[in-house]
Amino acid sequence: MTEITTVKQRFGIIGNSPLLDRALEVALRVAPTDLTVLVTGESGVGKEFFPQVIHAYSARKHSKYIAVNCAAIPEGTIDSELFGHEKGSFTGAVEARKGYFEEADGGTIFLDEVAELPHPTQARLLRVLQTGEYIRVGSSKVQKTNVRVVAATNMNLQEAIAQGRFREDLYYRLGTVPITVPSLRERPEDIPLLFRKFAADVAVQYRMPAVTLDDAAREMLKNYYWRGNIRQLKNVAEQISAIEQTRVITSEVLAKYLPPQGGGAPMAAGTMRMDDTMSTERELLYKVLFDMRADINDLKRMISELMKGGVPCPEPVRDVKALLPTTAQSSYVPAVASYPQPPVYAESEEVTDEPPREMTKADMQREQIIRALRRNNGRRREAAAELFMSERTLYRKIKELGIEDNS
Ligand SMILES: Nc1ncnc2c1ncn2[C@@H]1O[C@H](COP(=O)(O)OP(=O)(O)OP(=O)(O)O)[C@@H](O)[C@H]1O
Repeated sequence: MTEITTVKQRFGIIGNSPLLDRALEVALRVAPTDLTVLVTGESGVGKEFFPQVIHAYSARKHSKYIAVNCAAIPEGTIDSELFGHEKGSFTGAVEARKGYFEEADGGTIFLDEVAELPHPTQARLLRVLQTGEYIRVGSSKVQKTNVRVVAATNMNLQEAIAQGRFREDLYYRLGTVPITVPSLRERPEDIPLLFRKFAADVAVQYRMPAVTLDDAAREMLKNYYWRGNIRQLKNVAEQISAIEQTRVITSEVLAKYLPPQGGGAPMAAGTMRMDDTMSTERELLYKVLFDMRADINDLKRMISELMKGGVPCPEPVRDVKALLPTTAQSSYVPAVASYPQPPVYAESEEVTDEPPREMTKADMQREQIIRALRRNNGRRREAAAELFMSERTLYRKIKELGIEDNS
């Protein structure tokens, strides 16, 4: 057995494509050194495996491995989280605290979504990479640490540099060894293997037979443009396994779970992406309108029931399609809900065919974010993943769009 096969088995990494093998090979070669590694690749390609492999195959393997999602930490506290702080250095700093660079002394730090680091933190990071020195927030004492850094990003750092959002010197310092993880589109041969693995995982978890694909469905899966990469494929495999009664999946069934690629059927819930093509925005608008109308109709119904002195009792919709604007009806395929119980909408005569003209993209985004947060009980990480955006971007949008977030 080759070393790469062993690594794949140990970490549960599925795939045989030469590009994936090449990336793993670089990780193994560089692991025993102390070189800084920058892992790049689109969102959902499996970048998180690489720092783990590098740590496990390095001399640091018995010391700490700390993974930090830079996008998830608010800008105001990130310096303190990474480099620690002294007592009283800011409101709420009731005690001195070690940062991750101090905690991980002798080990490895994985800085995920490194492009999201604010400028002052980028400067501190550059210093610790160059000299091993850092200063706790509120202190003037220079401290030393011996940490190996592996960073990852799904952003185009060249673009971020050109826009002045990322320091060029830090980019070169971080990317001493670059590793590019291929997108799923670059390794279609791995798609059926991954699907089988995710379907098998669900089957074991819920003690049911695993779903399989017929030939046409397998081809459809391989030819699909996996914008969300393996994360999206996993999501689809899990939805199908959980929702479909039949265990052999045909291309007709599969099609319901694949968001349209340039018009056509509405997107399956939970697999949407913001800022996409016009047609996707239109579908998004329909979906938001559809949800909003259902909410309004529910409210109207409850109010009228209350006024009549009765108990509100929403009736199931007999013809969901009829609630959609006429332009969307021809392409309507019953959407697959990512939540276990699809919502039941009240039927109402108040529903009109015309979408309101004044709804802006910001309104749509606000609605989508609110709904994603609600669906995920306020958990930003899950909501952000569902919306295909980083937690930091979600955080920013929550502020920008004036969304009240009680999470
Ligand atoms: N080769 C693979 N074999 C099995 N599972 C995989 C593979 N690659 C990725 N996954 C799974 O896909 C999901 C997404 O992977 P991961 O979180 O590493 O993506 P990422 O590249 O770090 O994305 P992001 O940039 O959005 O953080 C995880 O659940 C991971 O376990």
